[in-house]
Amino acid sequence: MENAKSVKLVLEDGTEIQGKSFGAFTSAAGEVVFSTAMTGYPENLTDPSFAGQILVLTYPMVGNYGVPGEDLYESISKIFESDKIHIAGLVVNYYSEEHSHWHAAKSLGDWLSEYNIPGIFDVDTRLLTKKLREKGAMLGKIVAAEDVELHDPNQDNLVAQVSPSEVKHYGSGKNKIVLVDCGTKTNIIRCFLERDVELIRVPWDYDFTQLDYDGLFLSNGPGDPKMCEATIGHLQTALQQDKPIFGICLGSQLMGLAAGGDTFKLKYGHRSHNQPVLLTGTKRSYITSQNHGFAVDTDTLPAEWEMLFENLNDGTCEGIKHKTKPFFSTQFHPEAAGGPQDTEFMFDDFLKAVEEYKATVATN
Ligand SMILES: NC(=O)CC[C@H](N)C(=O)O
Repeated sequence: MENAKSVKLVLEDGTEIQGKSFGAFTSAAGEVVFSTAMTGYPENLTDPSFAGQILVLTYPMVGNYGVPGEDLYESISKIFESDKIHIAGLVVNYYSEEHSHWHAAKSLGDWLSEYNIPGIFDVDTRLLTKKLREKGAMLGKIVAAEDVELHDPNQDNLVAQVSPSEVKHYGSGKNKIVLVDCGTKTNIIRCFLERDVELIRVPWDYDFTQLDYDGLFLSNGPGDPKMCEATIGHLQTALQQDKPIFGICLGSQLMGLAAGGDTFKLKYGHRSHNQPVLLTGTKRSYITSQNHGFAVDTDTLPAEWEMLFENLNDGTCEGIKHKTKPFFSTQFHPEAAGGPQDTEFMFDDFLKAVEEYKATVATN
């Protein structure tokens, strides 16, 4: 990358950082957030929850294992977390165009170019991260030839942009699960299909309360959860019933809002593969994969709800549960991709609740 063109990263507080271009030579604005994950850029960049965000990776060398080739199973990617790159831009320290991995099909720069996404390298990402930790996540832009306006993606309904427009069916298992797709990661679909499930994947604003199903699942997704009024409305109807409900990340926030609680924006969010969480009422903790900028305000939850997991770094809510009904959620990602898979049992717990619910209905 010796002949890389100059580009700059500009933050809303006036900071300007000179760097070099890789990927598309174009300008882009977004919310600048950082992740301390050491691997997993193919998964991160295709996670729809990153829509509208310029992602800073603190790991010092990025790109050296390239980008894998696509491999589909029942029209779902086995490799990526969706069918395109969702970040607005990428900021790294050392970019390695040279790459080596048995599954690599292209360089990270070529992959970004395919989707017209700019990357900037030669940036002191650790210094930048310290600034973001002190001041909080900021708006910013990568500026190539033409300048662009700063833009706050949290003012947009990003979920409507990434959610599918049609209902899709997968698998033929014994438990019928509705997956409300607010920008789901494909590994959530894979985790269900590995567990004898028939999956009905519906758009974020679809009235799923009309469907015949055994359990309801709410996916992750980008932006401010309060933008998803339609989903929250349908969820409120589902909360009147007794069918099991499980939510991940944005899905957890939507459950909190539908239950009558509130959400708030974290100073700089949790984006990494080593976030410790404590299971309430125990001394058991798990190391989890996370990517979120908002959280449920536990103090606002109604009396019949409680915190299920707590973040051991900052004490914020990492999941909620209903005290008597089979409704629960995680703010972290039990499906991982990337990161530790230690909490994948949450899918088993949900399907166990579904089986129990079905057994109760059968005997009544
Ligand atoms: N991964 C997610 O679902 C993120 C949820 C929400 N957009 C947040 O940033 O908190």
